[in-house]
Amino acid sequence: AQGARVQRGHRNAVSPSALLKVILLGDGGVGKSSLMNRYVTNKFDSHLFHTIGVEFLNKELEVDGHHVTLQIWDTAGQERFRSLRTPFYRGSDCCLLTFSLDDGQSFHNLDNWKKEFAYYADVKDPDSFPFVVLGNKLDVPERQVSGEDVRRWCRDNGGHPYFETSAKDATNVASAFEEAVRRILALDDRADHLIHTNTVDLEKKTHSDPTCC
Ligand SMILES: Nc1nc2c(ncn2[C@@H]2O[C@H](COP(=O)(O)OP(=O)(O)OP(=O)(O)O)[C@@H](O)[C@H]2O)c(=O)[nH]1
Repeated sequence: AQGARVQRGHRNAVSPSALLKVILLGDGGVGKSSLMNRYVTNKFDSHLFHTIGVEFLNKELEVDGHHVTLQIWDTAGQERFRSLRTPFYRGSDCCLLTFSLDDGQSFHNLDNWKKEFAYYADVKDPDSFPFVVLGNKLDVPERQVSGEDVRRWCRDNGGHPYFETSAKDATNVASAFEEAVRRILALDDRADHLIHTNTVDLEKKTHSDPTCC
């Protein structure tokens, strides 16, 4: 565990040097550290220790012509480390809700992970926050969770994108992180549009009402 802290300035739009914070949440052992390590260092360790608290790694990438630095926060999934991980949720731009395809309980716990994130990150409307759902360990033959069930859960919870990944053989890992960036960029585009629209409305009101101060 690193316990590192990074202060981020408030960001209105994604600039060329944007630092985007994404956070991996999910039960202990589903493969959060392995996904981060596979994506950033392209390595896999079959005997990883449980994370204690939080750790993060940075990765620079380009998505649809935007250069960004992704700061990936890996958290401890075990319940006994709850108070060590929750202070780091604030300021996240995207949350990767992770479960393991060979562990049905880890899928059922996604509801709790979403609630815990929304509470500690102070997200007012969780269904419109950019979550991405990852079903990891696709390479393991003993599958307990059907893609159909996950897609239904994603639909019922705000239309989150879903990726089946394997940190072990690198399946879909890069695609999942790139989708996280796309979701953040899409949200920023909408925010820009709203700011622009509001400015036009205010000007209109001033001209159309001469008695207005
Ligand atoms: N077969 C297979 N094993 C995996 C995969 N991803 C992770 N593992 C293994 O699953 C175990 C747990 O992986 P971690 O990455 O430590 O899981 P975690 O979610 O970070 O766990 P916590 O730190 O306790 O929250 C390790 O032994 C990994 O090698 C995968 O895609 N396929």
